[in-house]
Amino acid sequence: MKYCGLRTPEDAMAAVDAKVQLGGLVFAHKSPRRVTLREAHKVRDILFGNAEVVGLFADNAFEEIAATHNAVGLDRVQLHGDEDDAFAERVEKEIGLPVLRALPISSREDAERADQRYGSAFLFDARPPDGNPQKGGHGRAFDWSLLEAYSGERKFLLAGGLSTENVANAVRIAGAHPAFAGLDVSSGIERERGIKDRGLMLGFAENARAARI
Ligand SMILES: O=C(O)c1ccccc1N[C@@H]1O[C@H](COP(=O)(O)O)[C@@H](O)[C@H]1O
Repeated sequence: MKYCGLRTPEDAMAAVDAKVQLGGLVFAHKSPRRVTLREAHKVRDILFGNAEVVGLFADNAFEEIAATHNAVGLDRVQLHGDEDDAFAERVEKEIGLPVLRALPISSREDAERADQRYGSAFLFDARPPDGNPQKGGHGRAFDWSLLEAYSGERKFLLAGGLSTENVANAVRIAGAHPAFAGLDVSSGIERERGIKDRGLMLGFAENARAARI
């Protein structure tokens, strides 16, 4: 399970208490959840030894990703923009971190074609609203039955619009897929946009585990 958009030490502590395996730091430019390097360090120090640190980037320059890794010490890079396969491969080969490739899913074709894309694992998310420059984190879900059209062996996380209310159903549907590796949530564990809520963070994990993730 991945909790994304952690911005404060309190967020990080709640993520550790919720026993998530991955904590996300947002470095995408057009995001209310974007952290400074100083904030990222504080979150990283609390996650260290408890959860892996995922740096989320969306169409950031290669040099910025490399510099952020040098400064913070990431475990994985999530590419959530319109990066092409060559860019994703360059991140893995030259920076040396596994790439979690975020792909928007709104049709069977999207799910069928996913396996052609470069990445060590995928993160399947809803398509952002038309014309919105922010590539994710909108709290929008997609039709999870489309996952059935993904026939690849590389693992995927399910993201987009997950919440304490729908997480059990998400686990029931996505969990039936052999490549399902877990959930990724941001908006659904916030009391307002960009502000995490400890109660929701603990409740989401509890509901997900009750549904056997
Ligand atoms: O969270 C953001 O601000 C963000 C910005 C740019 C790209 C992706 C972003 N978030 C990711 O979007 C999905 C779905 O989030 P939500 O649960 O629907 O809010 C998730 O992978 C976030 O990490």
